[in-house]
Amino acid sequence: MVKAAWERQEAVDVSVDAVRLEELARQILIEIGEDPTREGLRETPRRYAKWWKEFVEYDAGKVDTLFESSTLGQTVMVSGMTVWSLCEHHLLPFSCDLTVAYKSGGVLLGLSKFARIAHKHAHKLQVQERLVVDIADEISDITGTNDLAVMGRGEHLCMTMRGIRTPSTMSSSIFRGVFDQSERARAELFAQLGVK
Ligand SMILES: Nc1nc2c(ncn2[C@@H]2O[C@H](COP(=O)(O)OP(=O)(O)OP(=O)(O)O)[C@@H](O)[C@H]2O)c(=O)[nH]1
Ligand SMILES: [Zn+2]
Repeated sequence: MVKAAWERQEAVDVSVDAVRLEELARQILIEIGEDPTREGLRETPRRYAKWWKEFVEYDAGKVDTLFESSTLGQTVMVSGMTVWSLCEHHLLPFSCDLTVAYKSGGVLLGLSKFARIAHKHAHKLQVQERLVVDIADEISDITGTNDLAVMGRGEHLCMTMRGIRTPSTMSSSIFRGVFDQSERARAELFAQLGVK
């Protein structure tokens, strides 16, 4: 069976052919009844190719800076991070407001790395549920802890501006280790977030 690009992502160095994308953009414009040579559209294929290049070839930078820590067992939570991704069904954007929490097992992950990891996994064709899992898996791999939670609240433009045309918020979350097993640990997270 042929694997989807996101399943192969670690193995292949994804890059786009900008010339080919420009040509595709020109064809789309013609197909929707536009004239790609008219003033306002002349640069649009170039911009379109540039935007896909930006999206697909996004470099999240170094994501794995760890610090030794004596604060064993402390819950660290980073919230209010908003990333944008593309839904794999319609190629339309969705935003996702993310909260990540983990219990430090003797090492601390640099604060900015949570956002870098989130953007890294948002820069592929996604569904929100998988975005949340991808982020959890990477943080778990880097920090070596299974005590973590990732919560996402997203708005999907494919639902807001087309189809059913109903603005809504989709929540998806994953609780692992102590946050799965202990109601108290989960309550601590919700208290930090101001959720009753
Ligand atoms: N669970 C989940 N569903 C998503 C996500 N993004 C888009 N979808 C849904 O994917 C589904 C695709 O359904 P289809 O019936 O194949 O496509 P469609 O005919 O365009 O469906 P409508 O959106 O209902 O018009 C839709 O219900 C979308 O709302 C996501 O991140 N998670
Ligand atoms: Zn969609």
